[in-house]
Amino acid sequence: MKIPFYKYQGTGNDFIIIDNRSNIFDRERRDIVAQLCDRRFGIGADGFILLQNKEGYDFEMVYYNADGNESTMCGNGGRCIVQFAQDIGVMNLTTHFLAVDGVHYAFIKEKLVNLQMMNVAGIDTLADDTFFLNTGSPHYVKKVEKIEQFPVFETGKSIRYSDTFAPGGTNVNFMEMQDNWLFVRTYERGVENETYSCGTGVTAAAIAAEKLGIAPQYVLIKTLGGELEVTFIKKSDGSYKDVFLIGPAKRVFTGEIEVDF
Ligand SMILES: N[C@@H](CCC[C@H](N)C(=O)O)C(=O)O
Repeated sequence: MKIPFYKYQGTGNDFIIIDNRSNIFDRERRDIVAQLCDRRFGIGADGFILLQNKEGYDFEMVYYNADGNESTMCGNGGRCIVQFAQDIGVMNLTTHFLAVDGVHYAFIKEKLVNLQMMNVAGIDTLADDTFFLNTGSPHYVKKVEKIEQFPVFETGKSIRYSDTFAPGGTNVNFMEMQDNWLFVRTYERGVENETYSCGTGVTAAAIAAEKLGIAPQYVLIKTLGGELEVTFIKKSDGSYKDVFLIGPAKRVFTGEIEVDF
C-alpha cells in the first residue's frame, strides 16, 4: 500500500508526519515506524507523528520516538504538527489539539509556531546546578561550562541509563548562559543520541535556568539546530503556568512510503 508522508523539521529536530484521519496507518506497527525513522534503511527522522481525528479537538497528535515506541510529549514535534495542520487546512491561525500529556493550545504568528506546553507542577533540585522536571517528557538539566566542548553523548547516555531514572529513563540536557542566550544541548531518550534540538528539553532548561537565577521568565534559546524562545509564569506555590515554546517549523519534503500491513 502507498501512503503519502510529509517530512518537517523544527530547529533541526526532524519528523515524519502522516495524515491519519482516515486510519490508513496501523498505529500498532512500531516496527514500521522504527524502519521509516532509520537514517540508512528508511527516510530518517528523530520521531514519527500521526495526525488523527479526535472529537472535541482539531486533531490528536500521536508521537513515536525513532526507536518505534510511542512516547511522552514532543515539543518540537508539537510545533511541526501545528504547522502541518495549517498547511493541510485542519486549522487556520489557532488550534486546540490533544496529545499524550493533555490539551495544547497553539497559534502561528509571523511564521513562528507558539505552542502552549503543559503546566509544570514543580522542579526537583538534585544538586546546586542540577534539576529534574517534567515538561510533558522527563528531563534532567545540568548547568555546565564550555558547552560546545562538553561530551553530551557520553555523559547523557550514562545518566539516561542510570539506576536513578530506571526503568523509564530520562532525557538529559546541558545548558550554559552565554550573554542573553541560553545554549542547550540534549541527549534524547528513544533516539539514543544527541539531537539538534529538543522542545520539551529547552523548556525544562529555561525553567531550571530561572530557578538558578541565571535567566528571566522569557528567555532566548540557542540549540545546535537554531533558535527558540520560552516564556512562562512562575507561581508562588513553585509551579509554572502559561508555558510557551516558540519557534519555526518547516516542511522539508513530501513523498510516498510503501508499506505492507
Ligand atoms: N524531541 C522531543 C522529545 C521527544 C520525546 C523524548 N525523546 C522522550 O521520549 O521523552 C521534544 O522536542 O520535546
